[in-house]
Amino acid sequence: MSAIFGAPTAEPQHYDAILLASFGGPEGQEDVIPFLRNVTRGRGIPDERLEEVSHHYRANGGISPINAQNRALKAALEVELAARNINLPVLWGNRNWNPYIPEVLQSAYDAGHRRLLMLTTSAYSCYSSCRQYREDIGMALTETGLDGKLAVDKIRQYFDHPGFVEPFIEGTAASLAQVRADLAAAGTPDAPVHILFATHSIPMRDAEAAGSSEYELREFAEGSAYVAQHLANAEAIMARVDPGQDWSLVYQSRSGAPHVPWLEPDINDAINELAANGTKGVVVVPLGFVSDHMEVLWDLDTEARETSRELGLAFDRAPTPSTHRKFVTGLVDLICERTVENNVAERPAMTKLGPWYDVCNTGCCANFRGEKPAIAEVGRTVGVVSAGSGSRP
Ligand SMILES: CC1=C(CCC(=O)O)c2cc3nc(cc4[nH]c(cc5[nH]c(cc1n2)c(C)c5CCC(=O)O)c(CCC(=O)O)c4C)C(CCC(=O)O)=C3C
Ligand SMILES: [Fe+2]
Repeated sequence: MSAIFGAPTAEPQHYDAILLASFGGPEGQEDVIPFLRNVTRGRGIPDERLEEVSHHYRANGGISPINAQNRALKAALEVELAARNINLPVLWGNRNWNPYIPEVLQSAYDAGHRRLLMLTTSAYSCYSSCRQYREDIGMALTETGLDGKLAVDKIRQYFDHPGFVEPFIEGTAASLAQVRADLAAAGTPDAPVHILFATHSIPMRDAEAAGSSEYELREFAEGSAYVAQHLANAEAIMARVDPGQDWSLVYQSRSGAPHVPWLEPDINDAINELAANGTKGVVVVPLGFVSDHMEVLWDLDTEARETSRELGLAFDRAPTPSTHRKFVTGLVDLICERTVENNVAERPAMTKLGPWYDVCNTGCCANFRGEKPAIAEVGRTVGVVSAGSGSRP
Protein backbone atom coordinates (compact mmCIF):
# COMPACT_ATOMS: atom_id res chain seq x y z
CA MET A 1 0.00 0.00 0.00
CA SER A 2 1.40 3.41 -0.88
CA ALA A 3 1.65 6.22 1.63
CA ILE A 4 -1.51 7.90 2.80
CA PHE A 5 -0.94 11.61 2.49
CA GLY A 6 -1.68 14.04 5.28
CA ALA A 7 -5.32 14.93 5.50
CA PRO A 8 -6.44 18.55 5.55
CA THR A 9 -6.67 19.41 9.20
CA ALA A 10 -9.04 22.26 9.97
CA GLU A 11 -8.04 25.09 12.31
CA PRO A 12 -10.06 24.94 15.54
CA GLN A 13 -12.98 27.39 15.48
CA HIS A 14 -15.67 28.80 17.69
CA TYR A 15 -18.99 26.97 17.26
CA ASP A 16 -22.29 27.72 18.94
CA ALA A 17 -24.08 24.38 18.55
CA ILE A 18 -23.57 20.73 17.60
CA LEU A 19 -25.72 19.21 14.85
CA LEU A 20 -26.30 15.48 15.31
CA ALA A 21 -27.25 14.37 11.80
CA SER A 22 -28.71 10.96 11.11
CA PHE A 23 -30.72 8.81 8.72
CA GLY A 24 -34.17 9.00 10.32
CA GLY A 25 -36.79 6.26 10.37
CA PRO A 26 -40.57 5.74 10.53
CA GLU A 27 -42.40 6.02 13.86
CA GLY A 28 -45.64 4.22 12.94
CA GLN A 29 -47.24 2.10 10.18
CA GLU A 30 -48.50 5.19 8.31
CA ASP A 31 -44.93 6.54 8.07
CA VAL A 32 -43.40 3.46 6.42
CA ILE A 33 -44.14 4.16 2.76
CA PRO A 34 -43.50 7.94 2.90
CA PHE A 35 -40.19 7.21 4.65
CA LEU A 36 -39.15 4.65 2.03
CA ARG A 37 -40.06 7.13 -0.73
CA ASN A 38 -37.82 9.71 0.92
CA VAL A 39 -34.92 7.26 1.15
CA THR A 40 -35.12 6.06 -2.41
CA ARG A 41 -36.09 9.23 -4.27
CA GLY A 42 -34.17 9.18 -7.56
CA ARG A 43 -32.06 6.19 -6.48
CA GLY A 44 -33.29 3.47 -8.83
CA ILE A 45 -34.37 1.00 -6.14
CA PRO A 46 -36.84 -1.54 -7.58
CA ASP A 47 -40.42 -1.61 -6.15
CA GLU A 48 -39.99 -5.25 -5.09
CA ARG A 49 -37.09 -4.26 -2.85
CA LEU A 50 -39.17 -1.48 -1.24
CA GLU A 51 -42.03 -3.92 -0.73
CA GLU A 52 -39.64 -6.37 0.94
CA VAL A 53 -38.04 -3.71 3.17
CA SER A 54 -41.46 -2.34 4.20
CA HIS A 55 -42.15 -5.74 5.84
CA HIS A 56 -39.08 -5.35 8.08
CA TYR A 57 -40.59 -2.13 9.44
CA ARG A 58 -44.18 -3.46 9.47
CA ALA A 59 -43.11 -6.44 11.59
CA ASN A 60 -41.81 -3.94 14.16
CA GLY A 61 -45.07 -1.94 14.34
CA GLY A 62 -43.92 0.40 11.56
CA ILE A 63 -41.29 1.75 13.93
CA SER A 64 -37.59 2.00 13.28
CA PRO A 65 -35.55 1.93 16.48
CA ILE A 66 -33.15 4.52 15.04
CA ASN A 67 -34.98 7.65 16.27
CA ALA A 68 -35.14 6.47 19.87
CA GLN A 69 -31.45 5.58 19.64
CA ASN A 70 -30.60 9.05 18.38
CA ARG A 71 -32.62 10.67 21.14
CA ALA A 72 -30.64 8.58 23.62
CA LEU A 73 -27.34 9.52 21.97
CA LYS A 74 -28.30 13.21 21.99
CA ALA A 75 -29.12 13.01 25.71
CA ALA A 76 -25.85 11.19 26.47
CA LEU A 77 -23.85 13.80 24.52
CA GLU A 78 -25.61 16.57 26.46
CA VAL A 79 -24.65 14.96 29.76
CA GLU A 80 -21.01 14.52 28.70
CA LEU A 81 -20.74 18.08 27.32
CA ALA A 82 -22.21 19.48 30.54
CA ALA A 83 -19.82 17.35 32.64
CA ARG A 84 -16.91 18.97 30.77
CA ASN A 85 -18.41 22.47 31.03
CA ILE A 86 -18.74 22.72 27.26
CA ASN A 87 -21.59 25.05 26.51
CA LEU A 88 -22.84 23.68 23.17
CA PRO A 89 -26.48 22.65 22.66
CA VAL A 90 -27.03 19.49 20.60
CA LEU A 91 -29.51 19.88 17.74
CA TRP A 92 -30.80 16.76 15.96
CA GLY A 93 -31.78 16.49 12.30
CA ASN A 94 -32.40 13.66 9.82
CA ARG A 95 -31.99 13.03 6.11
CA ASN A 96 -35.18 11.01 5.67
CA TRP A 97 -37.60 11.76 8.50
CA ASN A 98 -38.66 14.29 11.11
CA PRO A 99 -36.96 16.41 12.34
CA TYR A 100 -35.75 17.16 8.80
CA ILE A 101 -32.37 18.84 8.34
CA PRO A 102 -33.61 22.00 6.49
CA GLU A 103 -36.15 22.73 9.26
CA VAL A 104 -33.53 22.20 11.94
CA LEU A 105 -31.11 24.58 10.19
CA GLN A 106 -33.86 27.20 9.89
CA SER A 107 -34.84 26.96 13.55
CA ALA A 108 -31.16 26.97 14.59
CA TYR A 109 -30.70 30.21 12.69
CA ASP A 110 -33.91 31.69 14.10
CA ALA A 111 -32.69 30.83 17.60
CA GLY A 112 -29.53 32.84 16.95
CA HIS A 113 -27.02 30.13 16.04
CA ARG A 114 -24.47 31.03 13.37
CA ARG A 115 -21.79 28.30 13.48
CA LEU A 116 -22.68 24.61 13.68
CA LEU A 117 -20.38 21.61 13.97
CA MET A 118 -22.00 18.49 12.52
CA LEU A 119 -21.43 14.95 13.63
CA THR A 120 -23.21 12.13 11.82
CA THR A 121 -24.16 8.60 12.83
CA SER A 122 -21.93 7.22 10.06
CA ALA A 123 -18.31 6.33 10.76
CA TYR A 124 -16.83 5.38 7.36
CA SER A 125 -16.18 7.04 4.01
CA CYS A 126 -18.57 6.49 1.12
CA TYR A 127 -21.31 8.46 -0.61
CA SER A 128 -24.12 7.35 1.75
CA SER A 129 -22.09 7.84 4.92
CA CYS A 130 -20.08 10.99 4.20
CA ARG A 131 -20.72 12.98 1.06
CA GLN A 132 -24.50 12.59 1.10
CA TYR A 133 -24.61 14.24 4.56
CA ARG A 134 -22.37 17.04 3.30
CA GLU A 135 -24.76 17.49 0.35
CA ASP A 136 -27.82 17.30 2.64
CA ILE A 137 -26.46 20.38 4.44
CA GLY A 138 -25.38 22.12 1.22
CA MET A 139 -28.83 21.60 -0.32
CA ALA A 140 -30.64 22.63 2.87
CA LEU A 141 -28.62 25.86 3.13
CA THR A 142 -29.39 26.66 -0.49
CA GLU A 143 -33.11 25.79 -0.13
CA THR A 144 -33.60 27.84 3.03
CA GLY A 145 -31.61 30.81 1.78
CA LEU A 146 -29.30 30.45 4.78
CA ASP A 147 -26.18 29.98 2.69
CA GLY A 148 -23.71 32.67 3.69
CA LYS A 149 -25.56 33.23 6.99
CA LEU A 150 -25.07 29.92 8.75
CA ALA A 151 -21.67 28.18 8.81
CA VAL A 152 -21.69 24.38 9.05
CA ASP A 153 -18.58 22.20 9.41
CA LYS A 154 -18.30 18.49 10.10
CA ILE A 155 -16.10 16.35 12.36
CA ARG A 156 -13.86 13.80 10.63
CA GLN A 157 -15.11 10.30 9.77
CA TYR A 158 -14.38 8.46 13.02
CA PHE A 159 -14.21 4.79 11.93
CA ASP A 160 -10.83 4.29 13.62
CA HIS A 161 -11.24 6.65 16.58
CA PRO A 162 -10.79 4.67 19.83
CA GLY A 163 -14.23 5.83 20.98
CA PHE A 164 -15.78 3.87 18.09
CA VAL A 165 -13.35 0.91 18.00
CA GLU A 166 -12.95 0.11 21.71
CA PRO A 167 -16.63 -0.80 22.26
CA PHE A 168 -16.25 -3.24 19.34
CA ILE A 169 -13.12 -4.75 20.92
CA GLU A 170 -15.04 -5.39 24.16
CA GLY A 171 -18.13 -6.63 22.32
CA THR A 172 -16.19 -8.96 19.98
CA ALA A 173 -14.29 -10.50 22.91
CA ALA A 174 -17.51 -11.05 24.87
CA SER A 175 -19.38 -12.58 21.91
CA LEU A 176 -16.45 -14.84 21.07
CA ALA A 177 -16.35 -16.06 24.68
CA GLN A 178 -20.13 -16.70 24.52
CA VAL A 179 -19.94 -18.75 21.31
CA ARG A 180 -16.97 -20.76 22.65
CA ALA A 181 -18.89 -21.38 25.89
CA ASP A 182 -21.96 -22.54 23.91
CA LEU A 183 -19.81 -24.95 21.91
CA ALA A 184 -18.13 -26.23 25.08
CA ALA A 185 -21.55 -26.76 26.66
CA ALA A 186 -22.52 -28.78 23.58
CA GLY A 187 -19.49 -31.01 24.17
CA THR A 188 -17.38 -29.57 21.30
CA PRO A 189 -15.01 -27.10 23.02
CA ASP A 190 -12.47 -27.16 20.17
CA ALA A 191 -14.94 -26.69 17.30
CA PRO A 192 -13.90 -23.99 14.76
CA VAL A 193 -15.40 -20.52 15.21
CA HIS A 194 -15.39 -17.71 12.63
CA ILE A 195 -15.84 -13.99 13.22
CA LEU A 196 -17.88 -12.14 10.60
CA PHE A 197 -17.43 -8.37 10.53
CA ALA A 198 -20.60 -7.12 8.85
CA THR A 199 -21.18 -3.82 7.09
CA HIS A 200 -23.64 -2.30 4.65
CA SER A 201 -23.06 -3.34 1.05
CA ILE A 202 -22.81 -0.44 -1.40
CA PRO A 203 -22.62 -0.36 -5.20
CA MET A 204 -19.10 -1.23 -6.49
CA ARG A 205 -19.02 2.11 -8.24
CA ASP A 206 -19.61 3.97 -4.95
CA ALA A 207 -17.03 1.75 -3.25
CA GLU A 208 -14.40 2.69 -5.82
CA ALA A 209 -15.14 6.42 -5.46
CA ALA A 210 -15.08 6.30 -1.64
CA GLY A 211 -12.40 8.58 -0.25
CA SER A 212 -11.07 9.29 -3.72
CA SER A 213 -9.93 12.71 -4.74
CA GLU A 214 -9.03 14.55 -7.89
CA TYR A 215 -5.51 15.40 -6.92
CA GLU A 216 -4.21 12.75 -4.57
CA LEU A 217 -3.31 9.30 -5.75
CA ARG A 218 -3.89 6.76 -3.03
CA GLU A 219 -4.07 3.02 -3.23
CA PHE A 220 -6.47 1.27 -0.93
CA ALA A 221 -7.21 -2.41 -0.42
CA GLU A 222 -9.52 -3.48 -3.26
CA GLY A 223 -9.36 0.07 -4.60
CA SER A 224 -11.78 1.40 -2.00
CA ALA A 225 -11.31 3.49 1.13
CA TYR A 226 -14.66 2.11 2.37
CA VAL A 227 -13.39 -1.48 2.21
CA ALA A 228 -9.89 -0.54 3.42
CA GLN A 229 -11.27 1.27 6.49
CA HIS A 230 -13.34 -1.76 7.52
CA LEU A 231 -10.46 -4.19 6.95
CA ALA A 232 -8.07 -1.98 8.94
CA ASN A 233 -10.56 -1.74 11.81
CA ALA A 234 -11.19 -5.50 11.85
CA GLU A 235 -7.41 -6.08 11.95
CA ALA A 236 -7.03 -3.63 14.83
CA ILE A 237 -9.84 -5.34 16.75
CA MET A 238 -8.57 -8.88 16.13
CA ALA A 239 -4.99 -7.96 17.08
CA ARG A 240 -6.40 -7.14 20.54
CA VAL A 241 -9.08 -9.85 20.87
CA ASP A 242 -7.31 -12.94 19.51
CA PRO A 243 -4.68 -12.66 16.76
CA GLY A 244 -4.97 -16.35 15.85
CA GLN A 245 -8.74 -16.34 15.33
CA ASP A 246 -10.19 -16.62 11.78
CA TRP A 247 -12.31 -13.72 10.59
CA SER A 248 -13.62 -12.07 7.44
CA LEU A 249 -15.43 -8.95 6.24
CA VAL A 250 -18.91 -9.57 4.83
CA TYR A 251 -21.76 -7.41 3.53
CA GLN A 252 -25.48 -7.09 4.18
CA SER A 253 -28.61 -5.18 3.17
CA ARG A 254 -27.88 -5.08 -0.56
CA SER A 255 -30.54 -3.31 -2.58
CA GLY A 256 -30.55 -1.84 -6.09
CA ALA A 257 -31.15 -3.58 -9.40
CA PRO A 258 -29.80 -7.16 -9.65
CA HIS A 259 -27.53 -6.39 -12.62
CA VAL A 260 -25.70 -3.62 -10.73
CA PRO A 261 -22.66 -5.02 -8.88
CA TRP A 262 -22.50 -4.37 -5.10
CA LEU A 263 -19.85 -5.39 -2.54
CA GLU A 264 -19.88 -9.12 -1.72
CA PRO A 265 -20.04 -11.71 -0.17
CA ASP A 266 -23.45 -11.41 1.43
CA ILE A 267 -23.36 -12.51 5.07
CA ASN A 268 -25.82 -15.38 4.54
CA ASP A 269 -23.80 -16.80 1.63
CA ALA A 270 -20.68 -16.54 3.79
CA ILE A 271 -22.37 -18.42 6.67
CA ASN A 272 -23.45 -21.20 4.29
CA GLU A 273 -19.94 -21.57 2.94
CA LEU A 274 -18.37 -21.58 6.42
CA ALA A 275 -20.77 -24.30 7.58
CA ALA A 276 -19.96 -26.38 4.50
CA ASN A 277 -16.28 -26.10 5.43
CA GLY A 278 -16.69 -27.23 9.03
CA THR A 279 -17.22 -24.03 11.03
CA LYS A 280 -19.42 -24.71 14.09
CA GLY A 281 -19.97 -21.21 15.47
CA VAL A 282 -20.13 -17.63 14.20
CA VAL A 283 -19.68 -14.29 15.91
CA VAL A 284 -21.28 -11.43 13.99
CA VAL A 285 -19.79 -7.98 14.63
CA PRO A 286 -21.88 -5.11 13.13
CA LEU A 287 -18.73 -3.13 12.37
CA GLY A 288 -20.39 -0.75 9.89
CA PHE A 289 -23.06 0.54 12.26
CA VAL A 290 -23.34 2.97 15.13
CA SER A 291 -26.57 1.65 16.70
CA ASP A 292 -28.95 -1.34 16.61
CA HIS A 293 -31.25 0.07 13.95
CA MET A 294 -33.36 -1.89 11.48
CA GLU A 295 -30.47 -3.12 9.33
CA VAL A 296 -28.97 -4.72 12.45
CA LEU A 297 -32.25 -6.06 13.88
CA TRP A 298 -33.49 -7.52 10.62
CA ASP A 299 -30.48 -8.50 8.53
CA LEU A 300 -28.34 -9.75 11.43
CA ASP A 301 -30.56 -10.60 14.41
CA THR A 302 -33.33 -12.08 12.26
CA GLU A 303 -31.90 -13.34 8.95
CA ALA A 304 -28.26 -14.16 9.72
CA ARG A 305 -29.27 -15.73 13.04
CA GLU A 306 -31.88 -17.86 11.25
CA THR A 307 -29.36 -18.92 8.59
CA SER A 308 -26.97 -20.00 11.35
CA ARG A 309 -29.69 -21.83 13.27
CA GLU A 310 -30.76 -23.79 10.20
CA LEU A 311 -27.16 -24.87 9.68
CA GLY A 312 -26.76 -25.83 13.36
CA LEU A 313 -24.14 -23.16 14.10
CA ALA A 314 -23.68 -21.43 17.44
CA PHE A 315 -24.34 -17.69 16.94
CA ASP A 316 -23.82 -14.46 18.81
CA ARG A 317 -24.07 -10.86 17.67
CA ALA A 318 -21.79 -8.26 19.26
CA PRO A 319 -23.28 -4.87 20.28
CA THR A 320 -22.98 -1.62 18.34
CA PRO A 321 -21.29 1.40 20.06
CA SER A 322 -24.73 2.98 20.66
CA THR A 323 -24.42 4.98 23.92
CA HIS A 324 -21.36 3.12 25.23
CA ARG A 325 -19.52 5.49 27.52
CA LYS A 326 -16.34 5.29 25.44
CA PHE A 327 -18.26 6.14 22.28
CA VAL A 328 -19.98 9.15 23.83
CA THR A 329 -16.76 10.51 25.35
CA GLY A 330 -14.96 9.81 22.06
CA LEU A 331 -17.50 11.88 20.13
CA VAL A 332 -17.01 14.75 22.56
CA ASP A 333 -13.22 14.39 22.12
CA LEU A 334 -13.79 14.67 18.34
CA ILE A 335 -15.83 17.83 18.93
CA CYS A 336 -12.98 19.21 21.07
CA GLU A 337 -10.48 18.61 18.23
CA ARG A 338 -12.38 21.25 16.29
CA THR A 339 -13.30 23.81 18.93
CA VAL A 340 -11.13 26.68 20.16
CA GLU A 341 -12.62 26.34 23.63
CA ASN A 342 -11.66 23.02 25.29
CA ASN A 343 -9.40 22.21 22.34
CA VAL A 344 -7.49 18.92 22.39
CA ALA A 345 -4.47 18.69 20.11
CA GLU A 346 -4.33 14.90 20.14
CA ARG A 347 -6.06 13.23 17.17
CA PRO A 348 -6.12 9.54 18.03
CA ALA A 349 -6.61 6.83 15.39
CA MET A 350 -6.30 3.06 15.76
CA THR A 351 -5.35 2.26 12.14
CA LYS A 352 -2.66 3.52 9.79
CA LEU A 353 -5.35 5.03 7.55
CA GLY A 354 -6.33 7.69 10.05
CA PRO A 355 -6.91 10.16 11.49
CA TRP A 356 -9.25 10.83 8.56
CA TYR A 357 -9.75 14.21 6.89
CA ASP A 358 -11.48 17.07 8.69
CA VAL A 359 -12.20 18.53 5.27
CA CYS A 360 -12.78 16.21 2.29
CA ASN A 361 -11.00 16.64 -1.01
CA THR A 362 -12.88 17.91 -4.02
CA GLY A 363 -14.83 15.05 -5.57
CA CYS A 364 -14.30 12.77 -2.56
CA CYS A 365 -17.00 10.04 -2.38
CA ALA A 366 -18.58 11.24 -5.64
CA ASN A 367 -21.71 9.38 -6.68
CA PHE A 368 -22.10 10.18 -10.38
CA ARG A 369 -25.63 11.54 -9.99
CA GLY A 370 -24.79 15.14 -10.70
CA GLU A 371 -23.09 17.93 -8.79
CA LYS A 372 -24.72 19.16 -5.62
CA PRO A 373 -23.41 21.80 -3.24
CA ALA A 374 -21.52 20.07 -0.40
CA ILE A 375 -20.09 21.44 2.84
CA ALA A 376 -16.79 20.40 4.47
CA GLU A 377 -14.90 20.09 1.19
CA VAL A 378 -11.79 21.81 -0.11
CA GLY A 379 -12.80 24.82 -2.22
CA ARG A 380 -16.45 24.60 -1.15
CA THR A 381 -18.58 27.68 -1.26
CA VAL A 382 -21.56 26.59 0.85
CA GLY A 383 -21.71 26.55 4.61
CA VAL A 384 -19.12 29.28 4.85
CA VAL A 385 -19.81 32.60 6.48
CA SER A 386 -17.45 35.41 5.56
CA ALA A 387 -15.33 37.00 8.29
CA GLY A 388 -17.24 39.61 10.23
CA SER A 389 -20.67 38.04 9.89
CA GLY A 390 -19.79 35.02 12.02
CA SER A 391 -20.19 36.91 15.27
CA ARG A 392 -21.28 35.23 18.45
CA PRO A 393 -25.02 35.44 19.06
C1 LIG B 1 -23.42 2.65 3.76
C2 LIG B 1 -24.82 2.69 4.30
C3 LIG B 1 -25.19 2.77 5.61
C4 LIG B 1 -24.27 2.78 6.82
C5 LIG B 1 -23.90 4.14 7.22
C6 LIG B 1 -24.99 4.83 8.00
O1 LIG B 1 -25.41 4.27 9.02
O2 LIG B 1 -25.42 5.89 7.58
C7 LIG B 1 -26.64 2.80 5.65
C8 LIG B 1 -27.41 2.92 6.82
C9 LIG B 1 -28.80 2.87 6.90
N1 LIG B 1 -29.66 2.51 5.90
C10 LIG B 1 -30.94 2.57 6.41
C11 LIG B 1 -32.14 2.30 5.70
C12 LIG B 1 -32.20 2.14 4.32
N2 LIG B 1 -31.14 2.18 3.44
C13 LIG B 1 -31.60 2.00 2.15
C14 LIG B 1 -30.86 1.98 0.98
C15 LIG B 1 -29.45 2.12 0.89
N3 LIG B 1 -28.55 2.24 1.93
C16 LIG B 1 -27.27 2.38 1.40
C17 LIG B 1 -26.08 2.52 2.12
C18 LIG B 1 -26.03 2.64 3.52
N4 LIG B 1 -27.11 2.71 4.37
C19 LIG B 1 -27.37 2.36 -0.02
C20 LIG B 1 -26.22 2.51 -0.97
C21 LIG B 1 -28.72 2.19 -0.33
C22 LIG B 1 -29.35 2.11 -1.69
C23 LIG B 1 -30.10 3.35 -1.99
C24 LIG B 1 -29.22 4.55 -2.01
O3 LIG B 1 -28.29 4.57 -2.83
O4 LIG B 1 -29.44 5.46 -1.19
C25 LIG B 1 -33.03 1.86 2.22
C26 LIG B 1 -33.95 1.69 1.02
C27 LIG B 1 -34.46 0.30 0.95
C28 LIG B 1 -33.31 -0.66 0.72
O5 LIG B 1 -32.84 -0.66 -0.41
O6 LIG B 1 -32.93 -1.35 1.65
C29 LIG B 1 -33.39 1.94 3.56
C30 LIG B 1 -34.77 1.83 4.15
C31 LIG B 1 -30.88 3.00 7.78
C32 LIG B 1 -32.07 3.20 8.71
C33 LIG B 1 -32.38 1.94 9.41
C34 LIG B 1 -33.59 2.08 10.30
O7 LIG B 1 -34.62 2.59 9.84
O8 LIG B 1 -33.50 1.70 11.47
C35 LIG B 1 -29.56 3.18 8.08
C36 LIG B 1 -28.96 3.64 9.38
FE1 LIG C 1 -15.88 11.82 1.86
